[in-house]
Amino acid sequence: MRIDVVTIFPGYLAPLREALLGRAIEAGLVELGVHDLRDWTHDVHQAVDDSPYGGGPGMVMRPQVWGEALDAVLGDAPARLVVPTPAGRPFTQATAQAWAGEERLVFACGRYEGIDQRVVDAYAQRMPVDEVSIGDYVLVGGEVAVLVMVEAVVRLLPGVLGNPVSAQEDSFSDGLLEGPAYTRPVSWRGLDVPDVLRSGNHAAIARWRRDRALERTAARRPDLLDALPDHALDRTDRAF
Ligand SMILES: Nc1ccccc1-c1cnco1
Repeated sequence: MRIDVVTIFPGYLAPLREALLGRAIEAGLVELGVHDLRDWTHDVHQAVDDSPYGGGPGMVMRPQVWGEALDAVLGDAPARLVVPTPAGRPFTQATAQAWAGEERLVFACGRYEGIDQRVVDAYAQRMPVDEVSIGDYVLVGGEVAVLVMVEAVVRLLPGVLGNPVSAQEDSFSDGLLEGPAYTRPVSWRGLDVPDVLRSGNHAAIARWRRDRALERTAARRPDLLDALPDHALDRTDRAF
């Protein structure tokens, strides 16, 4: 997979070259390009934004600059264009799974009050464009959202995770939150590991873990429980 990111703060994307993602890049599983939007400005101030038509607070990022940058970065290769925005559709694990199958992702990081809408409209005429939000809070720019989404996607690529099974078994893969996890020592500050986890009874352990996941999901994310298809819950599950 090739990933390109266009931003006015290239340094913000440096963490993508660390740790797991850095190793995936070194292993050739992912190619990463980070591009400074200002490279496509032509004025002495390198202006990337302007006042909004219709008035209102803040500034809007200029379509001409974005058009030149995206044309240059995209070239002729097909790609999915992703624009992080608080007004976007929710980015979920399902989104990450879908994007993990893409040959190429190009992320356009907007700041200020966003990017002139015509940029999305123009590129949507020739490629898939997703305007996505990583959550209902206000960030200053899309860069942090790109860090989140790139990590969620790249960890799903074959060969990236040491233990590929975990990508299938991680949180949300069965629609529930992960339950509590424990490791040594068996007792710590007067708190003990639940006996069942040390019992060696794998059926009882699986039941206990499912019960804790259901309990936690019901308490913290009842919306996830409501969204589960009927066949996903067995009779024992329905106690939650
Ligand atoms: N708040 C923002 C400002 C600029 C670009 C993206 C966002 C965003 C993305 N997901 C939530 O917020």
